[in-house]
Amino acid sequence: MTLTQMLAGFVRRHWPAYAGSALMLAGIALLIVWIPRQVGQVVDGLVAGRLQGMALLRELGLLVGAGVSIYLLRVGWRLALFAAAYRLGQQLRTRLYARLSLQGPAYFQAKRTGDLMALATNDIDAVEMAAGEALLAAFDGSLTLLLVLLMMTVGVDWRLGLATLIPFPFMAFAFWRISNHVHQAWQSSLAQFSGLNQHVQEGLSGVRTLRALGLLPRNTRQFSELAAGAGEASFQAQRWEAAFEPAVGMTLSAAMAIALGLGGWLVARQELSIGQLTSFTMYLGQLIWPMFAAGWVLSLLERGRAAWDRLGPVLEAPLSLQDEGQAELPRAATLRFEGVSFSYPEAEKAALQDIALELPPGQTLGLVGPTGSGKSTLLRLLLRQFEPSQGQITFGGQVLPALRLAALRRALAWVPQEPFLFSARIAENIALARPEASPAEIEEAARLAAVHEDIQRLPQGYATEIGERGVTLSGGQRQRVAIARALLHLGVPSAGPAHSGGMGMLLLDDALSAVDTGTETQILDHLRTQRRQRPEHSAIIVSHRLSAVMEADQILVLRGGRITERGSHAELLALGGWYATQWRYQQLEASLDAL
Ligand SMILES: Nc1ncnc2c1ncn2[C@@H]1O[C@H](COP(=O)(O)OP(=O)(O)OP(=O)(O)O)[C@@H](O)[C@H]1O
Repeated sequence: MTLTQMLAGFVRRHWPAYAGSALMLAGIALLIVWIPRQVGQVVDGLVAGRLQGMALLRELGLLVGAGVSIYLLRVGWRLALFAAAYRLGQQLRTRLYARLSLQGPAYFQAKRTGDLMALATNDIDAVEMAAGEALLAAFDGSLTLLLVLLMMTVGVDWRLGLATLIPFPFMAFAFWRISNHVHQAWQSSLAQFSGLNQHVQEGLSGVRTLRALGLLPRNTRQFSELAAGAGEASFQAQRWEAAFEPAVGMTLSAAMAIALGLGGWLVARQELSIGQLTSFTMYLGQLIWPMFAAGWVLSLLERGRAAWDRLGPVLEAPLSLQDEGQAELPRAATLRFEGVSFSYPEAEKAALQDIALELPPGQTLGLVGPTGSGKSTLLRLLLRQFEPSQGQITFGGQVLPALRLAALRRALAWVPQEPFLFSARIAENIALARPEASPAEIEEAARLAAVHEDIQRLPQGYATEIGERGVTLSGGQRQRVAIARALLHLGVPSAGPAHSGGMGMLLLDDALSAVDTGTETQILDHLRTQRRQRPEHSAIIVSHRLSAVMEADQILVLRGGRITERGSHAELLALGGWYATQWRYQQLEASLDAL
């Protein structure tokens, strides 16, 4: 969809606001063209000695009345129009946000956050201006131009009118050339602003790392260079916009010269009165606004078009994740991976190959393997963040895309390697998926995640605000708060009616890496006890530390994206492969640590 199509659709939907503004503008234009005619008549009346006393006052009163009406109408159209344009901005921002929320990680992998933020702010502002000021200025300018030209040619003298139009085609050509440059300059300016945004976003999120590595001065220098580049690009655009003004000035000067020369000659031949020439030159002066409006409209539209060229593809991008499934999850369902392979977009090597596994309800699956072997990827496929390239994943016999996405998400409680905490109170962070949870339920979930005592030691306990991304908590505390959140999401503990049944699966992606072995054992014991009470629940535990999976019903060893060993802890030890060797290393390490 082009900017014009989008704006046409918007104007159609909000026609009362646009029609109201257009009517008010038409009123203004009529009054504006009436004023020179009135002034001309007053001048002629004064020259002829016809206008005196009350009659003169009445004529002047009419002029003042027209001025006041113009002022009121201008306020009116601005209010009506800007309200509509802001509505467009709001709608576009909501559409953009909603669209982005529906996209999966595969989409964001190819996008930069700073870019997307710039779209939501700067680019939408530009489109908003095109829908507001630009549209109405275009209407107003054209209407005024038409009426003024009509008054000049029909109302005053057609020969004078036509002669003064001679310089205008040259101006139109100059406008066309300038607006092409304006478009390119705005395109570059918007792109540079995106780069600047990206730098701010990354720099501020990673400020602690940059400071620790002593890179802040370099980073600030880079920012300054980017800011200078963005400033230069905007300046370039303004420079081209400024070229509209001399083009208007030169055209009007040439038209004025023609008007005075030819007009003077006509007056001398007594074919035109002085009052008519006065009106004519006033009309010519009134052409300044439509000319400037044309330049202004062109630059606003070019800026809007440059922004829409960036925004449109994001709004219309196909969803990287289809949400068309209708099936509900059965109360207790077995999870199966059947010959599943997957490669990340543009990756040369497959991240997972020919994965087959079965996890019945009530059971725990341990996933171990060297770093980069595909453990997190397996969970991402289960969460439908990516779709398998081959094979299928089923729950209770239904392939994942056939299941209602919301139902699938409701059943899966995922604790990622680096959990995200929001800048809110701890209690709110735990109850994220169940805001209606009671304080007692929140506390119980925190107890199960072995973080209750840590929270109680904080200044305001559960009401403590944690900084952005949970910066005021330690890594281990953040992990345990995220586990408590996942447990509450699954309706553990004592859940309300909405959570009292149905399948649930806890997915821990190395989520205990930052807690000590004692706390890990405590949490895993709690989880096992809980699962015994909820036989329809299952769990997948990804861990580098093998002690976290030793009690699992089955353990898979992933290496280079393939399952190389599978069995219980005892079976894998007996197998004498990667698992057995790692186990020995880790046991030795633990005994050395204990010394
Ligand atoms: N978003 C991505 N795009 C491209 N390749 C990726 C992406 N995420 C992971 N990979 C690659 O896929 C492979 C498997 O990664 P994955 O994160 O699943 O490993 P892992 O076993 O969980 O590792 P770790 O134990 O270090 O967390 C790795 O080679 C990794 O480089």
